[in-house]
Amino acid sequence: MTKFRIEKDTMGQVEVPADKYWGAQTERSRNNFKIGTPASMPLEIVYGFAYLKKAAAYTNTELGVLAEEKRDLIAQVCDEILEGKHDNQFPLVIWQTGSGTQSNMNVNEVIANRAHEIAGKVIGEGEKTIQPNDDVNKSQSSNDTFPTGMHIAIYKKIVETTMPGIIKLRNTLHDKAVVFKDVVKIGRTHLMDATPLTLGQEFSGYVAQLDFGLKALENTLAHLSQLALGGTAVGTGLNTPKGYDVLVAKYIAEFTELPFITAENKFEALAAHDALVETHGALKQIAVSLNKIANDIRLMASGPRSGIGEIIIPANEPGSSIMPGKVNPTQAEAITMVCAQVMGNDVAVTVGGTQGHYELNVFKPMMAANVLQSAQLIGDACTSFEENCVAGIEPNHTRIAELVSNSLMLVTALNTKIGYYKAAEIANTAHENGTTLKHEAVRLGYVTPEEYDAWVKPEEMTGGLK
Ligand SMILES: O=C(O)C[C@H](O)C(=O)O
Repeated sequence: MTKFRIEKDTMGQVEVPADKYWGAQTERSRNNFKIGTPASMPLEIVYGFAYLKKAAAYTNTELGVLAEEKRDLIAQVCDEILEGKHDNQFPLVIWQTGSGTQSNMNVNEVIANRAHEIAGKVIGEGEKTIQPNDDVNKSQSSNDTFPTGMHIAIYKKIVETTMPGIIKLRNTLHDKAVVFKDVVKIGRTHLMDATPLTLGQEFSGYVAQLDFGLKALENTLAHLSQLALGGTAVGTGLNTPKGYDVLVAKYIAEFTELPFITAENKFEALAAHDALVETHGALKQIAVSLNKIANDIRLMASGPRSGIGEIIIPANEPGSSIMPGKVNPTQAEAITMVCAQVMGNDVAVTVGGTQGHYELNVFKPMMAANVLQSAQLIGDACTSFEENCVAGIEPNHTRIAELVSNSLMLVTALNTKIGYYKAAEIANTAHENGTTLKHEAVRLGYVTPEEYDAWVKPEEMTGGLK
């Protein structure tokens, strides 16, 4: 039998499970928003709150509006939250108020009750040692804390998970581009045979795509580093002591060891979440790149007998429950599914970004959760794709050579010697007769065998860019 205690808020009394630190407002949210339960508010956002609540307590004390003992209690609980000791105290869902007020109050209530316990008191008995609204939420509103928490969470996720994953994949693709620099293969445009290039050149294109993507993502960090805290309810900073916004951002930067600063314009920071739209735009760009790269790789690896088969990818697991010996490009399938999810999330983030009415954007939890999901998925998928697929890619030299020598588009090398029309006639005739280019070129009397061998050299058709 669950035991309950009574918690109060401005609307009255609420029964709360006795073994939980949360209070009346969290419990009301639990009861009023049974949407996609269990808890879906990302813990990263809760941790972002823990950093900012600790920073707010330090700033409030330094500016003379919070007693030192209260600061120390608040900071101690924030540290415990950051150590993961209270992960089960945050039961709320994304699908709640669009300001995230109930998650802000969830953090305030947990900090207050746990602080009461640390102070040697019994939760639910006597006056609270720390008040959730007056002490933990001092100089704050949900309207500036939630955007601050989400910026901290997303910034950390991008630098700790997303970028390292992309860089790891980028570096391995680069290593492969170097190793494959002399492997001449047939190019394809419109999915049809084209002139040759090297496998290294092809892979260097993938590297460049990811370099541009990384640059785009890095460029979004400046906007993400700007924090709304200090704006309070509508951006004016009502109920904050002078200098609070700059100092609280300084403390957040110190505690997170990341370059956070106070937002230049708090009205923008509360009412618009263009920073998230911008960041997700870069994540979408990377998803588009990854989708192209993974598709190329799985098509090049198709076969083994009836496909293109130009590269061999690691056989990590049996691919089929019914077809013995079948191996599938599962890593490419996983990463392209991630790309689809990220592209879908981009629509949600874009719609969310439009929902700023006057002084407040009210799609905060949904936007934050989607950006966090995309950032996590891209980082993890890049790491998985690198370790389980790209690192093990080997060229199938025999098949590559066979496809190059069979290609009719080698005839392009003759354009400058005999003209486009005669070259086209050679290609068309070879195709119709099922013969080789050389055979038809000589038979039609346009070149001698020696000229053909001297002029049609696939390795000299790759443009010298290695
Ligand atoms: O929760 C708050 O601090 C403010 C709330 O989001 C509101 O603007 O109504």
